[in-house]
Amino acid sequence: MFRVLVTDEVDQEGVVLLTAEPALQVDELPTLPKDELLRRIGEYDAIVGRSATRISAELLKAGGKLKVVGRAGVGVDNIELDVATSLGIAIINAPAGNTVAVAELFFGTVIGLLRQLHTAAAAMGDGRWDRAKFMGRELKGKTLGIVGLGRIGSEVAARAHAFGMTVVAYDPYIADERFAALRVRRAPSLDALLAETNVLTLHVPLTDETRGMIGKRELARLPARSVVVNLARGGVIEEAALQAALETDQLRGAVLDVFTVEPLAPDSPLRNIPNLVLTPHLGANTVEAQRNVSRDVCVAVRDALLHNDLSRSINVSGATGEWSELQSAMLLTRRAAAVARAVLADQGMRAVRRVALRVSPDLAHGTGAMLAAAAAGVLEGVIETDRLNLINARSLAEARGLELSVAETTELGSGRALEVSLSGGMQQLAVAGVAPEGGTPRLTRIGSFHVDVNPRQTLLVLTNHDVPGVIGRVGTLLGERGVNIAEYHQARLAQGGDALAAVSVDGTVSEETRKALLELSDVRSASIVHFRNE
Ligand SMILES: NC(=O)c1ccc[n+]([C@@H]2O[C@H](COP(=O)([O-])OP(=O)(O)OC[C@H]3O[C@@H](n4cnc5c(N)ncnc54)[C@H](O)[C@@H]3O)[C@@H](O)[C@H]2O)c1
Ligand SMILES: O=C(O)CC[C@@H](O)C(=O)O
Repeated sequence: MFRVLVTDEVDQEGVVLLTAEPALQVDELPTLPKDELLRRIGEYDAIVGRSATRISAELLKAGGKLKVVGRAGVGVDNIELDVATSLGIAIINAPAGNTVAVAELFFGTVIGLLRQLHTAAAAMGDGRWDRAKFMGRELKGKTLGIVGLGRIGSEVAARAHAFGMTVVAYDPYIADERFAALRVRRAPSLDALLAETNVLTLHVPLTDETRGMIGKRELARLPARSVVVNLARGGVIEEAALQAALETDQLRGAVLDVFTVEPLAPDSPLRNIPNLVLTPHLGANTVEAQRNVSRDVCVAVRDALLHNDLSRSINVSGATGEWSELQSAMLLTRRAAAVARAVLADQGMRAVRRVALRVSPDLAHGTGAMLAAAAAGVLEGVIETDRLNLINARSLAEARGLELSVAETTELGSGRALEVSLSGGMQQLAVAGVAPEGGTPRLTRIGSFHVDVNPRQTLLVLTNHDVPGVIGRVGTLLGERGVNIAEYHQARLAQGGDALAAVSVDGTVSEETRKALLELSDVRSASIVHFRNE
């Protein structure tokens, strides 16, 4: 049974998908004060919320059972991502569901500002009939400057054409083809964009690069009497600089839906600027958007908890396509790495320095997730495993100085083949296998020895002299100790030379049995690999 805390008034459309699951116990609570949430978070396996709840490092650390944080929305700037990743907590957002809501709010607020709708409506409420005072401006013929041509920026651009605007955008991370498809002219720099913009709109995430990207200097580059709109995140625009530009009439007006500190203080000076339209972070506040994001995030949180499906987790990198299709490859990668680590450890090499993964072209789409699986295989049994998973394995490995690399190769053949090679000092061992989609993964090579065995439950890897009777002696010893053999694959390089046995057995094998195996004549080494259940 997993316990899920749903907070911040996440729409019911998604919440019912969680409550319908017998294996999930869902508590719906309003946005909790920080200290109360901190006290209660330890009870939960997952938390689902919107932007009102800050997922701080302190909260993540206090969430001893926490596996998933779901964000019903796009922005994850309220979540300490690095800390979540290092703790192995999946972060899942709902990136697309509120795009249209924000794009529509842009036009609603800008037209409202240009036509002074909010003051005209207030004047009507006061019993007045002022027409001359409310002379407006049109969008037609104006140049819209978009910073950030992602989902929302693109929807704004598409609608701006219908208003007869010229659309220019600055986004160094978007390809020319996308600009062309959207009929948007690319500005070579932010400064170039600002110089020709009448209506500036920001649709970037809050990052180290975008924090404060529009300040006094940038506002001064806009043509006189331009309009500035921020529906993205507080902090992208310097509020004091914006206030000054509005108060000196350098700008015609501005719209802010987001603020450096939310909620905006009741006595904030921003509240008293007549040509500034303020909304209380309403970008995503439509019935449609809230349904969309709630459904998207709740489905993904459910699948992460119940089916270990991390494909929607933004802190597991490098897997495109169906997660289920990669399951067998990730499992085999992790187990191949664990086999290589155990065998090398028994040969005296405990400190792995390099992990090199090679995959056949038909697995190239999953290399990021598979590399994480390889790192997890190397680390399990070496570090505390409760928290080790595909989310934190790479960062934990890198923090221990392991070099991780991945390459696509045709040398392994096709048929979803992979090889994990571990090295350190002068020693190196490669373990290879094949992972049919939906089928049983098989190890096909350990070092130079060709084997064919399913790495399930426990694998014994024995090396011996290729002489008659060894298989019988090993089988008898294991039988006497109640160890049931599922598969026994004996491989040798040349008759009478070195041989290796890969023996898949049920249950676990004790250290004492390993020592007894080592005492059998002609057995040179014996490694036991207990695979974790995943
Ligand atoms: N007001 C609201 O309620 C509300 C609702 C939804 C989203 N948002 C905000 O809007 C932002 C954008 O949402 P989206 O869905 O379009 O995200 P997105 O990821 O699809 O688009 C963001 C774009 O910004 C670009 N970008 C990043 N850094 C940049 C930089 N330094 N200069 C120029 N461009 C840069 C990226 O390349 C990307 O194309 C979100 O990050 C969120 O903070 C606000
Ligand atoms: O309504 C909210 O939770 C804010 C949503 C919005 O800012 C987002 O990033 O998706």
